[in-house]
Amino acid sequence: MAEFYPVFVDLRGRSCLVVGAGAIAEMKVVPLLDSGADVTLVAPWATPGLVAMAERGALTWHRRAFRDEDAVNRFLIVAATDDREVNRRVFELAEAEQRLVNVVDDPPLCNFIVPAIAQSGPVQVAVSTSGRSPTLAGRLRNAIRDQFLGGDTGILAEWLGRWRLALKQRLGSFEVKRGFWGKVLDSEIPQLVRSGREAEAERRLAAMMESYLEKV
Ligand SMILES: C[C@@]1(CC(=O)O)c2cc3[nH]c(cc4nc(cc5[nH]c(cc(n2)[C@H]1CCC(=O)O)[C@@](C)(CC(=O)O)[C@@H]5CCC(=O)O)C(CC(=O)O)=C4CCC(=O)O)c(CCC(=O)O)c3CC(=O)O
Ligand SMILES: NC(=O)C1=CN([C@@H]2O[C@H](COP(=O)(O)OP(=O)(O)OC[C@H]3O[C@@H](n4cnc5c(N)ncnc54)[C@H](O)[C@@H]3O)[C@@H](O)[C@H]2O)C=CC1
Repeated sequence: MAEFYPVFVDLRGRSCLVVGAGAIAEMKVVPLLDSGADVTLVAPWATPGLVAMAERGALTWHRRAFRDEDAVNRFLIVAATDDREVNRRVFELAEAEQRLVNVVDDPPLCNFIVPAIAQSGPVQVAVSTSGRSPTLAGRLRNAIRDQFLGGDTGILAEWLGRWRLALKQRLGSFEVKRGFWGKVLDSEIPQLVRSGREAEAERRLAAMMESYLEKV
């Protein structure tokens, strides 16, 4: 059974707390910053990488031990200290406020877990084993990345996204849209976009839309 509900969360500008600043914390901080989160770090010492992030203003570092009030009003909290009691305290405070919380080495103290990610532009594939084997999650991620997520997949998604918006009104109902975009993806158009022949892809798309709309 998969115990977790998979979602993609918009963290831009959201206040996120990371307690502890060792190697494991750094691994969790990087994707938070990449997602535009407003990260506060609390720890007596930090890795050189995290110190550098604090120095260039990418995050706020409070150089001290965790205090209860640090957990107030956070959207998401990660506890990554080497002190189980501190981690447990962070979890209890977060749960009491029904916040998203992840204690890195303690699955029962997580109401969310972090997947292994493969990315190409706006396309992200997230792999979880529901905590059974992070190494397997990483391997599957590598296989998906190598087989399906070259840079041109991101380019294709951006191109489809632009045309999907542009043609939204003309295509009308949900059923028509679904049929049309399925047909586009089954055609030679994706390969044209992937190989940089966008003008040709646009001509085919326009022609396909005209003939499709005549039939429905
Ligand atoms: C439940 C979860 C909670 C969470 O952390 O969110 C969790 C928990 C734990 N991880 C542990 C260990 C390791 N974690 C990794 C790696 C990753 N761990 C990640 C996620 C998760 N790890 C969540 C579940 C994900 C899922 O559903 O599959 C990844 C995907 C994302 C990330 O962490 O950012 C990233 C790999 C992706 C990549 O390659 O990018 C490696 C391997 C390595 O580092 O190469 C090892 C050593 C090998 C081993 O032990 O298996 C331990 C034991 C600690 C100890 O014994 O000390 C626990 C605690 C426990 O299981 O009890
Ligand atoms: N190193 C590894 O490969 C893995 C480690 N873990 C676990 O993750 C945890 C963190 O690991 P590392 O990053 O390697 O640890 P670390 O020892 O490098 O870093 C610990 C961090 O916690 C901070 N800290 C300690 N007490 C604190 C307090 N009261 N308030 C705020 N911050 C405090 C320290 O200042 C430091 O920044 C450990 O419990 C470890 O068992 C989990 C998976 C893999």
